[in-house]
Amino acid sequence: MNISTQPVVANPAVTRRRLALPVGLAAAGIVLLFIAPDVLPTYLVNTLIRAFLYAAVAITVDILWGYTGILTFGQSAFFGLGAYAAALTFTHVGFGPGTALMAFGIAIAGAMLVALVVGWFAFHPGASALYGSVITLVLPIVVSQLLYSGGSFTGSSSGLAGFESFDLSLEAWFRITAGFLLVITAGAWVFVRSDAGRILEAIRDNEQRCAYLGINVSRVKILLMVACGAVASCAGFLFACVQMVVAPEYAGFAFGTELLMWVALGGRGTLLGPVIGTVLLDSSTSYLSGSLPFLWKLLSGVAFVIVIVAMPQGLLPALLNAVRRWCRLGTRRSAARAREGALRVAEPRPLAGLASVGRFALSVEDVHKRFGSLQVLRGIDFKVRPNELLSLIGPNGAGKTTLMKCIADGAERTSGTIRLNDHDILRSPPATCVALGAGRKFQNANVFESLTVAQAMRVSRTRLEPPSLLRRASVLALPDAALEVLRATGLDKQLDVASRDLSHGMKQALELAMVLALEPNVLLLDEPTAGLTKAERTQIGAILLDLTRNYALCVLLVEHDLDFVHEISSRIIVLHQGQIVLDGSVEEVVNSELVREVYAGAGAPGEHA
Ligand SMILES: Nc1ncnc2c1ncn2[C@@H]1O[C@H](COP(=O)(O)OP(=O)(O)OP(=O)(O)O)[C@@H](O)[C@H]1O
Repeated sequence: MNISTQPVVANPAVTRRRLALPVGLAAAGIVLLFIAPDVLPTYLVNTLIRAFLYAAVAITVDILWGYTGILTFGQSAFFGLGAYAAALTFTHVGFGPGTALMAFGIAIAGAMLVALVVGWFAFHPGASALYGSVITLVLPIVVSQLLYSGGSFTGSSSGLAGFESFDLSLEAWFRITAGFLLVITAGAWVFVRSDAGRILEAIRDNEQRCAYLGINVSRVKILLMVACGAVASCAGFLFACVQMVVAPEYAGFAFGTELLMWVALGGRGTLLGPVIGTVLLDSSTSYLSGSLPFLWKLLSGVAFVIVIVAMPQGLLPALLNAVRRWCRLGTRRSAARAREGALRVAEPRPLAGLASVGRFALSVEDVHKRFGSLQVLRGIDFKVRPNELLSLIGPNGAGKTTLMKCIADGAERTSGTIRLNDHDILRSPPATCVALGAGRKFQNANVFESLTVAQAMRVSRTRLEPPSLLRRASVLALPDAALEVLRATGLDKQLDVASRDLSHGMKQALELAMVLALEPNVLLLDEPTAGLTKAERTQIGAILLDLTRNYALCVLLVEHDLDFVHEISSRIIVLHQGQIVLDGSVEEVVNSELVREVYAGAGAPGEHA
């Protein structure tokens, strides 16, 4: 990648390589659809029909778990809902084109509604990751128990069988289910490689960073849950139509766990791994469970443990890595990736959506913060203008980081008012504070470890440039300030490097560039030079001065390095025991006896104020 103001034309070699997989899949699909059902034995065709439908559900598990990090046991419940929507309608209302359409509508709408409710409970703002997993674990248990207790209506433990369905041959069902799996796989493949799909990986890597980049993580997860629920339900509907038998086990917890095992064995976060894993394991189970009923369970359990211990990423990634090493494709691939696109300067869109920009970029009025009985901030009052670099200093535990949190997240403070550009942040979450102009850089470099520099920068632009669900843009538009940080630190030459491979200083710079990509006008920096070398510190200082002077930024800087603070600040606030003890110019603070006493731990501030 290079920096340019002109869009680049896609490299044909790269385009060819990108198309290789979908073209290969399409060819395999054609073989499956038109040849396989005529040449394979009937039993295998029957087994594969079921495996294809299970594989489609496994893809939804992979998207939720492998790509987004949501450990879900609940996809079986949606499969069961779809299957029972068909079985109940055909049993109690009768079969016909109209009722089939109605059953399909019920399957999809019902699953989406359940997913919406479950998704909200699991992922509402404030819900922990564990809470989400527990809810998805409870869902199949509740659904299967409801089916068990449904009496003759649901068929209880025997389920429903013998209802009328579409009069199609086995070959036709094979082609329909294989086509369904291909469409779902291709759709998922396009989505996870798109710019929107990249957000899933960002959420898996670092949910907190996503929220502070203005991404509504809860909404993304709920929407994903709804879409994945609909696909799983569709697979269940087809399953009931083909098999003409349903049972509560198909909606149960055991099936939900089995789906996780297939995804883990195939290789989560790969799409194809779970498909291959599910098809192979489910078909072999059909063959071997009859002849080796107990031994087969034991063998598959042992295989699962071995793969998880020896190849935690699953079989497909392990296999691909071995092939890549053998063919020495790795280096060529990264060279090809390096030519994928370009950076350009974005049209500035400062504070889009805000009615007016006030005289003060930030105003903090009588802010208090308590943790239980511990009073951490007491009546904090100050205002900052654009073009001001205000440093917040004070001994350890003075409340500096807590104050930064209160400015970037409306839910943090106990009382008081905070305004960003004349807008009261009220109790707004971080994503809303970002929209009001705040950009927060954390104390420790808070980046997306598995994303490359370019990918991380693209994710940072999500709020201002909604990403495509289908495509990956070859040109990345960034505001001047972010580009300057990338250039000054040399990150523009490392756009294809994964963040985890960057040095600590580079990670700090990357996080700063990501925050600047939000086009904030209130920049909150918590110890940006922590752990940096002297040279890196000087470089960051120069960048901050430049940002304050040339981009009308209001910078609020928490720092322990007093020399650094003296060099770059336009004003300094000294915090001690949760109170402002001095708010003045650099000279005033440098010459203050009170500040010396505070740092020496001599006397409480109230004694001198
Ligand atoms: N989540 C929390 N629960 C309880 N107490 C907390 C919590 N977070 C911070 N505190 C307490 O609040 C006080 C202020 O902490 P804070 O991190 O804001 O200080 P600081 O000035 O940033 O310190 P440092 O310079 O060491 O980072 C400390 O006494 C800390 O122990």
